[in-house]
Amino acid sequence: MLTIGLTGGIASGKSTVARRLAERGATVVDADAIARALQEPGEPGLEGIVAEFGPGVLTPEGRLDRPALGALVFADPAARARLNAVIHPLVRAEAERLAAAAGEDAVLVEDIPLLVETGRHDRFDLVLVVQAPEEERVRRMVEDRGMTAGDARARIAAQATDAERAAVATAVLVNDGTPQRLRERVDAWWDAEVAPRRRTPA
Ligand SMILES: CC(C)(COP(=O)(O)OP(=O)(O)OC[C@H]1O[C@@H](n2cnc3c(N)ncnc32)[C@H](O)[C@@H]1O)[C@@H](O)C(=O)NCCC(=O)NCCS
Ligand SMILES: Nc1ncnc2c1ncn2[C@@H]1O[C@H](COP(=O)(O)OP(=O)(O)OP(=O)(O)O)[C@@H](O)[C@H]1O
Repeated sequence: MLTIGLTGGIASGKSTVARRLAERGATVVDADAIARALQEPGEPGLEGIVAEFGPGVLTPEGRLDRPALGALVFADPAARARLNAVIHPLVRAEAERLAAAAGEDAVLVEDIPLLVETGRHDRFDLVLVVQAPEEERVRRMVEDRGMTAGDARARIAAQATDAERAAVATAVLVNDGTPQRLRERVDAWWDAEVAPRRRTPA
């Protein structure tokens, strides 16, 4: 198995890269998607969050009130650390389960927004970092996700910097053009770094 840790700041283009890697044949494990699944009613992530933060972070229907919890944790590093302590061990266990199921011949990509922050980059054969201009990322969060510019910047401030991520990267993909251009950069990287390491069929 070849293991690839994929990361980048919020709204940098990680999911776009992950989709292209899947099209090229990778098995993708998405930490954000795992976290969301664990936050469904009855799941251990949501139970842990309610135990830590109280029922005020639930909607009247008993679901996680994501904007409410987001407002809390992106304004307060201590609250964020408490959330991370609840969620990250659960996400890691599920990611390990999915990785183990991928099979020996797999090219396994784990899309982990906080790969560098959690110090997990050492566990991968390759670390692929996506970078996009900060103003472009803020614009996407404001225009596509309805955040205020202040909320968008608070999220960026809650994460490692591009320089910190680049310091542990085996490759950096710069997403400063069209999505098609980004896919071409993914393909060039795959052809140079991944394809030669794959076992060719007998
Ligand atoms: C606080 C929550 C409820 C806000 O939900 P919301 O729907 O607004 O955001 P969403 O989950 O789609 O996350 C969007 C992006 O925010 C960033 N982000 C999320 N959680 C964190 C965090 N704890 N620290 C820094 N950045 C984070 C990531 O770049 C992520 O891709 C949610 O982000 C959450 O539960 N976070 C804890 C889980 C986590 O750490 N996920 C990231 C990696 S596993
Ligand atoms: N080069 C680009 N040009 C225009 N739009 C883009 C480009 N790259 C990505 N996008 C758009 O920007 C948004 C963020 O991209 P994507 O979801 O791939 O980022 P992400 O890093 O996975 O984000 P998050 O950290 O929030 O999960 C998406 O709506 C995507 O379609």
